[in-house]
Amino acid sequence: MFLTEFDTPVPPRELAPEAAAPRTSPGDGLAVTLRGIAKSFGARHVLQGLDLDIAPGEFVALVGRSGCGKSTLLRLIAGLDQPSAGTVEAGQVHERRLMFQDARLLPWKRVVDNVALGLAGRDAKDRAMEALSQVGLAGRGGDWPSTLSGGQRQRVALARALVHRPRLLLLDEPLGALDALTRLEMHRLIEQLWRRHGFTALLVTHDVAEAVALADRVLLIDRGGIALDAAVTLPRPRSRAAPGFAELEDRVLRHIVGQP
Ligand SMILES: Nc1ncnc2c1ncn2[C@@H]1O[C@H](COP(=O)(O)OP(=O)(O)OP(=O)(O)O)[C@@H](O)[C@H]1O
Repeated sequence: MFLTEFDTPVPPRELAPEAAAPRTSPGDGLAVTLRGIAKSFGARHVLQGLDLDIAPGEFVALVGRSGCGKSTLLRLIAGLDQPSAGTVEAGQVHERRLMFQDARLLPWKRVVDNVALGLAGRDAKDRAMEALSQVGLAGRGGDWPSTLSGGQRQRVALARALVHRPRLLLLDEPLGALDALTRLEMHRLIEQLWRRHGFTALLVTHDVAEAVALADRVLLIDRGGIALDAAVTLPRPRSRAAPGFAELEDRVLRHIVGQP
């Protein structure tokens, strides 16, 4: 039933060998440096004195209670908002791309034209088609967004980001509305694309298992700062059944509920 969502399924057995292979190049990721970040909305102090270094090509996940400031931090790094105090270094606007829970496709444009949006040059459509094939949607470029499933829309959103060859990909709960199996498929796809392209990735998620599955580091935001910075060294691609996975997930969850 779930597989009918994909015209061109990307089964784990196809993705696994590539995902498991070491990176062939260091990629082109962007370093992110935050110093003394504070962000207030009126009297509400959401972030206070937050420092963070992300290395080029690193995959970092942000977790924490609802309202702790994850999306606020992502927006500051994206340049969509300015901090009340402190400095953000995260490259140039054109080097960053954002992906949200809602794919935000333009319904009056065909899939390929959504992906090619903002691209210049005669090869724009070819590049968009290539990006679509990288997300397992070769052959769907001529379709209307309304004919796609939720998972397929997020694949298009991923292609739309990738086509600009970002050095920093900012993911704000991009899989939050998807069913469990589609989420797992998307984990494999995001990991595969991250390995292939080498961009730096910052993922906001409510799902600690998702954070442990994908990230090199899981950061817990609490009381305005980083309350936990947990390195994830489990081999990729990661299975939830792998030794150490459940322990790390449990450790992060215990910190979230304040019982480390
Ligand atoms: N533009 C804004 N104006 C006023 N308050 C805001 C604004 N944006 C965020 N906030 C407040 O800042 C706090 C942090 O919001 P943020 O969206 O960053 O949290 P979050 O950790 O991403 O939450 P969730 O997990 O529920 O998405 C919340 O209390 C929110 O109400």
